[in-house]
Order: sequence, then structure tokens, then C-alpha cells
Amino acid sequence: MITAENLTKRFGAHTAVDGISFEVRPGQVTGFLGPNGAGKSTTMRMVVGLDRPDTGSVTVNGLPFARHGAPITEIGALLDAKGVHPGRTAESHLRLLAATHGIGRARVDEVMELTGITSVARRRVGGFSLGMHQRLGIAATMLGDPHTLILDEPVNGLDPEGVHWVRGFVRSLAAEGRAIFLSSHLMSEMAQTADHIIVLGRGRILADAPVGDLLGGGDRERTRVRASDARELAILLAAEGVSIAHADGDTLEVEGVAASRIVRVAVGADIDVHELVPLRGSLEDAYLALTGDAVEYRSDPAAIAA
Ligand SMILES: Nc1ncnc2c1ncn2[C@@H]1O[C@H](COP(=O)(O)OP(=O)(O)OP(=O)(O)O)[C@@H](O)[C@H]1O
Repeated sequence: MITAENLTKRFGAHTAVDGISFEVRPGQVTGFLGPNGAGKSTTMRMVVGLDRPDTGSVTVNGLPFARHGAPITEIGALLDAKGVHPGRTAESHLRLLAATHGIGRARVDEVMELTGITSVARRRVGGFSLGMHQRLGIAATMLGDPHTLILDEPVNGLDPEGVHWVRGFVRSLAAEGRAIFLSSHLMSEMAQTADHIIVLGRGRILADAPVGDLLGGGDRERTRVRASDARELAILLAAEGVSIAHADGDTLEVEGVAASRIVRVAVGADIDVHELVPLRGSLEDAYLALTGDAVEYRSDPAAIAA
């Protein structure tokens, strides 16, 4: 469990993280989403004490990271998978890390097995693919069998198989009751991996909600209906306070109401429904809508076209 309260971090005149509060709960993958420069890495670094907040505080399982006697058993963090000496083998890297924390060789073998790197244990890390680097980094975070994991962009640059593996792995860790805090700027990836999403833009929280809510449940639900008498159906729905976003011939786009209610209204008036299509917004749409004004660097389509 991670609890952040009013965290702020400035670099000179630039405020990288601007008074954010959030929780990363056990048994869930919490996605941390935001454009480049939004402040995700800085936030994660503050959680594990690598950056000091200017204001606010953050705790891991109730205590600031530095106050844990054996932090590696509380939280595992992968902030830079490439930060391993290239001349070392995977096994020697993990054994060294384990030894500095009083962890035995048996656990090293276990985490290598868990992350599928046993067959490359004796190879030098310098020759590893990005995917193997990520697996090794994740193996290292698991050494202390921590209840909370922080992974900064773990799928960045991975091939589809690597992405699939990371996704399955973090889901299984959450299913064991661990709290997983996962950053990415890939919204499509988050839709498939996270239970809960925190969207950051220019250091501020733009959304903090279950994935389903961001995908456009509740009020933002839209349904396309094709009916034998669309005009009459539109009048009946409008009379019930339902908003009609668009009407064209025999087709309506109805907003903010469950499809089952549309059917009930139609059936009650003897109107045949030929087609009923839920138009769920993609997470990408939701993300772009949220972060549109919060992107640090944006391309100018006119300049590209020129
Ligand atoms: N050590 C530093 N010194 C000065 N500015 C920094 C430092 N670290 C980060 N920043 C700035 O703080 C802002 C947030 O950076 P951060 O790396 O946390 O963003 P991010 O969301 O992780 O982005 P990315 O996906 O590009 O890594 C950026 O504007 C960045 O340039």
C-alpha cells in the first residue's frame, strides 16, 4: 500500500509534481498514466526516497520508505532496468543484491524461475535484449518478496510477447494481494492491465478512477440505436430526460442511459429495434480528452504537413 499526501517536487522554477495525493491499494494494479514529462518518474522516485518532496509525504505500508528496517521486503522498485553492470551475469547480479540484504541463494533461484530467466542466468547482462533486461529487473524487485511493487514503464520498447508476459505477471502478483504501481504512457496497454488508473498531466492528477469509469460508463455511455420509428423513439426518450446526441434517418445516438432502458421504451411503444450498439469510448479517447492541455511537447500537424 502506498499513500501519498500533497506531494510536491520542484526543480528550480519548474514544478514537476504539484501537490498530488493518491493511494495504491493491495490486490490491484494501479496504472500511472501521463504524457512525457508529466511527473510520473519523479513521483515514483519520491516513493522510494530517491527524490525528496518539497512538501507533502508518502508512506509505504504506513511508514516512509527510509524508516523501514528492511525496505526490500516491503517494496520492490524497477525504475531503470538498464542500470545493471553489463559485465555481470544475471545470476551474479541477483546474488550480489540478495547478499547485501541478507537474502539466500535459494530465493535468487526462485525469482529467476519466476521471471523465466533461469536459462540465461550465466550470461552477461551486456548481451541481454530489452525484454531480458526487464525480466531481470523484475526478478530483482521480487527478491525480498515485497507486498508492494513499483514498475516504471516496464513494457516500454518490448515486443508483443514481452508485453504479454509483463501484463500476465503483474496481474498474477495483484491476484496474490500485492499492490502494484505501474507507469506507462501507453493507454491501450493500461486498459488491459490496470484495475485502477491515475492520470497525471503537468504534475497534477487529472483522473483517479477505476478503469471502467474512465472507459466511459455511467453518464458518458453512448448507444447507437436503429429502430423502425427512430423519430418517435427519440421523442419518447427525450420525454424521459434522455439526451439524444445525434439523429439521422432511422438511427439515433443516445447518451447517458443503459441500453436496456432504450429497449424497454421502444418495446413499450411497439417500436422495433433493428440494431443496438454500445459506443464505449476507448481509454485512448478518455486519456486524450484529459491530457489535451497537459502535454509538455506537442507536434504541430501543420508543420508536419508542410
Ligand atoms: N533531476 C531533474 N532536474 C531537473 N528537472 C527534472 C529532473 N527530473 C525531472 N525533471 C523534470 O520534471 C518533469 C517531470 O519529469 P518526469 O521524468 O518525472 O516525468 P515522466 O512523467 O516520468 O516523463 P517520462 O515519461 O518522459 O519519463 C519534466 O519536465 C522533467 O524535465
